[in-house]
Amino acid sequence: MTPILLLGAGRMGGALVQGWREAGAFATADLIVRDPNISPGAFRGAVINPPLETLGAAKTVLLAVKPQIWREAVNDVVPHLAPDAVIVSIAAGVRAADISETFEGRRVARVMPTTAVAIGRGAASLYAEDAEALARAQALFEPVAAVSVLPNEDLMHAATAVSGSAPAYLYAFVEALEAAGAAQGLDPAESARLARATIIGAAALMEQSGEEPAELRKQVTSPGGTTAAALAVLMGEGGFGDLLPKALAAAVARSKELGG
Ligand SMILES: NC(=O)C1=CN([C@@H]2O[C@H](COP(=O)(O)OP(=O)(O)OC[C@H]3O[C@@H](n4cnc5c(N)ncnc54)[C@H](O)[C@@H]3O)[C@@H](O)[C@H]2O)C=CC1
Ligand SMILES: O=C(O)[C@@H]1CCC=N1
Repeated sequence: MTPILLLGAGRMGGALVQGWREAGAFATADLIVRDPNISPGAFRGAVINPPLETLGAAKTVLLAVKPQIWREAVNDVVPHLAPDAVIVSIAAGVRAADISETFEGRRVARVMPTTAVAIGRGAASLYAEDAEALARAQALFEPVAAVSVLPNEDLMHAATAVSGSAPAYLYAFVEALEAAGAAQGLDPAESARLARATIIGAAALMEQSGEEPAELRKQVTSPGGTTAAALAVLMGEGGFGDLLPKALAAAVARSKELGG
């Protein structure tokens, strides 16, 4: 399983390292990080940008560069990897068969995580044909995420749309809620404080109560009241029921394009 070679340590790779550290999942000394844009002082304790000739020590390789550059990013690495190294890719859209071919037939798992892995509260969708590759992906993500194993690779597009990308939908919602509160006369900082505390509390209530979102919604919505008036806009024509299918379809289409 270890050492783990991280190819790319940007927002997602960095979030994972942070989550692993906080969960005590892997010793930092077992991490080898390869990224041309990180400072030698980053990821203290990890091996940073070592000579290519030493990469054969890695048992698991986490591919965490942008889908647009993944082939160029791995070309000089592949000849130095151990033949039995397992590749775990988080690159959106990029197919396992293409990764395995570029990595000269090595076993591959795909994962679509969320940035909350940084605090041990991520979600991660996994797919692998090979049992050992799936086991490696589970070992990497179970310490920091709620893991779902997908029955076929095509579903990674949908998982990306509903999970990997979705934290950004929520943050965009909060941004819009804050701005709309300010437009109704609240001081902008107060609107932001209220909106954030409300959303965080509502999410925590959903988790702790175990209730369905529809039931929690009904608990807020008095017949003929203020919430019903707002939901008639949000859930009416052109509202969430129309918007989210379109948004997810756009994410799925882009995921397919990224896969080439
Ligand atoms: N950010 C997110 O919420 C999520 C991202 N992903 C996937 O994670 C991957 C990385 O995305 P981000 O971390 O957001 O991007 P990012 O741009 O923050 O990180 C990519 C990192 O790759 C590095 N890099 C560039 N060329 C390299 C090379 N030749 N060798 C090694 N490293 C190199 C960059 O310096 C950068 O630090 C993407 O494939 C994306 O689809 C998946 C799920 C969620
Ligand atoms: O936006 C993206 O393409 C990546 C994949 C899911 C989240 N971020």
